[in-house]
Amino acid sequence: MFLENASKAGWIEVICGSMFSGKTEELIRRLKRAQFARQKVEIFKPKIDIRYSEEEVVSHDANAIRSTPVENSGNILLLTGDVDVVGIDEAQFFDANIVEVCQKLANNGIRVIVAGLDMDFLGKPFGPMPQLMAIAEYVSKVHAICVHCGNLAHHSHRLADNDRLVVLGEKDIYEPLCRHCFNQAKINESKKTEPEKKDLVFKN
Ligand SMILES: Nc1ncnc2c1ncn2[C@@H]1O[C@H](COP(=O)(O)OP(=O)(O)O)[C@@H](O)[C@H]1O
Ligand SMILES: Cc1cn([C@H]2C[C@H](O)[C@@H](COP(=O)(O)O)O2)c(=O)[nH]c1=O
Ligand SMILES: [Zn+2]
Repeated sequence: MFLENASKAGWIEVICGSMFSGKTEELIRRLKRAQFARQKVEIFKPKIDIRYSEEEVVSHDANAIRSTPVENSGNILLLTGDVDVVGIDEAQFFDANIVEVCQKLANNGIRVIVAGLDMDFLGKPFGPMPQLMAIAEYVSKVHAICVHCGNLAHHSHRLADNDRLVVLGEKDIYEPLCRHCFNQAKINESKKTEPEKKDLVFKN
């Protein structure tokens, strides 16, 4: 589907989905293929995401590729002078300007591959992801497996009782759920008493 040697270069690909859906694995797969094709590849991630490694993009299965953590999206333009392919992970955490940055890169002949959460823990569109999906030539939605019923999951359900948008974490705080199990979990949570909710925070 994605030609490493397309004659007219410069486009945007988005890989989206819930946590544990394989976004990072798919990003790494595409970037490594570009490297096999001897293309110059640069990978960026927001500085706040240092869960597994400061200098690498790492999947939940420990696949890794070297990356540059950046403070804001503007820094990406400064660091992509002579590249063929730009990879961006955890795009949901970037500022709104990431959309313009991706447009500029693609217009300048660069293949841009962006991975990120399309929905937050409430099931709401996350940060700049909707805009990125709208302007991209190619959008791939990948799915995790619902840990409650085994169906395809597209929600990242937060187990801790915390209302902040950004709470970094793994399986200790999040579980991938399908639509029906997510809705049921929300109903169960709404029935919990305050002491029960506090107990949830303590456990996580
Ligand atoms: N419930 C699950 N469904 C699917 N994959 C899971 C699940 N729990 C753990 N995994 C692991 O997560 C890997 C995907 O990790 P990763 O690419 O980092 O996902 P993402 O970037 O979307 O969070 C899978 O290959 C699998 O080994
Ligand atoms: C749903 C949701 C997630 N996060 C955090 C949790 C993780 O640190 C990352 C997502 O990582 P992944 O590579 O997609 O597994 O985002 C958050 O801060 N807020 C949320 O609503
Ligand atoms: Zn389910």
